[in-house]
Amino acid sequence: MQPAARYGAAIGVLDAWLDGMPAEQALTRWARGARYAGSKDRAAVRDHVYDVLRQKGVCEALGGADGRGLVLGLLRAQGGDVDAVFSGVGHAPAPLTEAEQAAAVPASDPALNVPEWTRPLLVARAGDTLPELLESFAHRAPLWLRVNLRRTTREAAARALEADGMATRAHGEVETALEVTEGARRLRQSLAYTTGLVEPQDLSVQRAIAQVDWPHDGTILDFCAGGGGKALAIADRTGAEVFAHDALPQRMADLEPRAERAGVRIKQLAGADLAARSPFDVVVTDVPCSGSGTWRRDPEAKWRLTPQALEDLVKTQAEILDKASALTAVGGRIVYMTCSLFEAENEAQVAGFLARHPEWKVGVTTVDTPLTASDGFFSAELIHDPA
Ligand SMILES: C[S@@+](CC[C@H](N)C(=O)[O-])C[C@H]1O[C@@H](n2cnc3c(N)ncnc32)[C@H](O)[C@@H]1O
Repeated sequence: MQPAARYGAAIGVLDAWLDGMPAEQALTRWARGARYAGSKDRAAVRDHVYDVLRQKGVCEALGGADGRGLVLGLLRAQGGDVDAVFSGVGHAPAPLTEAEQAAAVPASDPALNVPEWTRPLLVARAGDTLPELLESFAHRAPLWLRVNLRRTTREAAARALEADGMATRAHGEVETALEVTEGARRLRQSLAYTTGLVEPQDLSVQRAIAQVDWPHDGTILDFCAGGGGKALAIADRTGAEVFAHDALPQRMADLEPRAERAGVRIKQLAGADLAARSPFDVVVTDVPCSGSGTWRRDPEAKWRLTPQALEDLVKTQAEILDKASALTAVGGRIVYMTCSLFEAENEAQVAGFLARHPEWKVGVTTVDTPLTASDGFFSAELIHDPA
């Protein structure tokens, strides 16, 4: 496909998204109908769509509110060649109308990268760095890998990735972390990944997990295990028995093969079995949240989030924390985690828990934003201290 035709395809996908279809579904539907599109074309169309979603407000202001306007806005935001794309040649979008050409183009405002109602919530997190944080949402997050130290060393993992055409950079402090600087799209096919030497995991999560003193024996429950990313990282660092639970057990469907690949054991527990296996020495609650820390990787989520949805999430988080406390051993710990930048889901949630449960105190807390890691992430250790 010609580069301009790829933008044309992105316009169609964005129109479907604006009609309510999830972006991945709209991309898949387009790809099924575009047998002529090769893997590079599909990747480029996907990049254009996600580039728009990362800065939809900016694209709207610079171009317009429909798919065509958004792509026009994207080109203007990126300083692209508008006339070369909107040429009308072949499958390229039609040339700009007189009205489109005559419309005033305002200066790009990074505040438009996030929904208006979330800005005050981000001010509370970012303070003076708010402009940089807002700007960061327009850009792709780098890919970080966690080296599975049970399987290999970080140096050997980097060499294996290099053999598969990927370049990496080791993080200075987090001993498991490798940033992919070249060839990220090759990861899923690489031997290093398929043989369990590395797992994609954000730097912020790796840092938070590295800062907790995991027990050498006893039991750890990952209460909101989902795909098991946190459980796998924790299992790599502990001799304790690791259990995984999720209110939606189907979310843990990949956990067994992932654990096998990583060479760790994680036992899945249904809701009915939790009480019998409790108490646990540590209960990890990686709760459902706004995901505002991961908006660079999942930009669709920020446009879907509503104040009501956030309020509901905060209630669910408090309920999960209360349930977790009932499953924790006397003197045990909860590790509360979110990938949110909002105080209501983080510090305020912890303060609410401590107010409801005076026999608990807070331990190690880590806070990252996309400016200090690649995602925003919050983690707080809550210690049962009945004395
Ligand atoms: C942020 S995701 C977890 C991601 C996962 N820990 C990982 O690292 O891939 C939150 C998970 O909590 C689960 N969940 C929601 N409500 C829950 C509840 N009341 N009890 C347990 N799990 C719950 C969701 O099904 C979802 O899989």
